[in-house]
Amino acid sequence: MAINWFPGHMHKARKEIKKIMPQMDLIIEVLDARIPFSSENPLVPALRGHTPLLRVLNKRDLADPDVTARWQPWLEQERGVRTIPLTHKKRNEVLDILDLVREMTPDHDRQKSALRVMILGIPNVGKSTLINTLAGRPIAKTGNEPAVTKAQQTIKLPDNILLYDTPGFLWPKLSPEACGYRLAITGAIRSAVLDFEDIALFEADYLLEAYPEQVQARYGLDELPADGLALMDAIALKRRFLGRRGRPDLHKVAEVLLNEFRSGTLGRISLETPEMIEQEMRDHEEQTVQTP
Ligand SMILES: Nc1nc2c(ncn2[C@@H]2O[C@H](COP(=O)(O)OP(=O)(O)OP(=O)(O)O)[C@@H](O)[C@H]2O)c(=O)[nH]1
Repeated sequence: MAINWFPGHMHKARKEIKKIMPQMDLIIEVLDARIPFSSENPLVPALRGHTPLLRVLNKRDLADPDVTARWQPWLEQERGVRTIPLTHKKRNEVLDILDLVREMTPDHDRQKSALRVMILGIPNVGKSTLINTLAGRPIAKTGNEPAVTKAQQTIKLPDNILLYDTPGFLWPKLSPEACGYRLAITGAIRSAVLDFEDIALFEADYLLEAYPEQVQARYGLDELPADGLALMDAIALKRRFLGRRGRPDLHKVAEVLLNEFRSGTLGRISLETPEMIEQEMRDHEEQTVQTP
């Protein structure tokens, strides 16, 4: 897997965050509810110290609700961490953040000074949409492409909250290796970084294992294919995505699999569970120990 996807501005962002994080009263990290582990910024646990952390599980409308419910206690095991699942489609859910922020900072007197809150999140996670709803006016640019937010800005929210917005190109989690694929499936990492068909193959393998009935129903398959590649072939046949000499056009299948996942057409799907991540981390540690 290609590893050099950190552009220079990410190093700058890291420096900036390191500088201003200690001045914050609270941190809001916007996670993708479909990949709460992979979408975490590893800098946050490393740098936050005792600052309370609110983890927003955004895009919950696209995630498997049972899995999201399992993630909440797992993520809250860390000291000073609370979680809230939400979707931008429900304004009242977004505004509940303000109540939680209040609960998490009981000792701060807002008559005396503004509550300084830093908000961060990987590209395309829905940070700008969230900020605009919280502010009640369009401030942050939104878009379907990663890294629309470029420069840092400060936004005044009701209740004397000062929100420090950070650029969306933060450190993506690269290990275990599967994290990169999951980030790519959700669209957080541009597809050009990893091979497009490889990303879809990773998705196809996972769907077969975790959501076989959903896949079978969506693509009208009589039988469950043996593996991801067989699933891609079967979709090509069903949809008549055939190239030269009647070969399956895997690029087109990849497009369908990724688009239908991202739009929610495939149903509410989570790409990782706490149990999976624990296993992957154990495997990763073993590999690291074995490799001198
Ligand atoms: N389904 C769904 N889509 C959402 C939700 N929140 C945001 N989106 C969509 O996700 C895409 C990215 O949203 P943005 O708010 O621009 O994301 P961002 O994190 O600010 O992105 P950067 O500017 O790259 O940092 C947009 O197409 C939003 O409409 C949500 O709760 N559910």
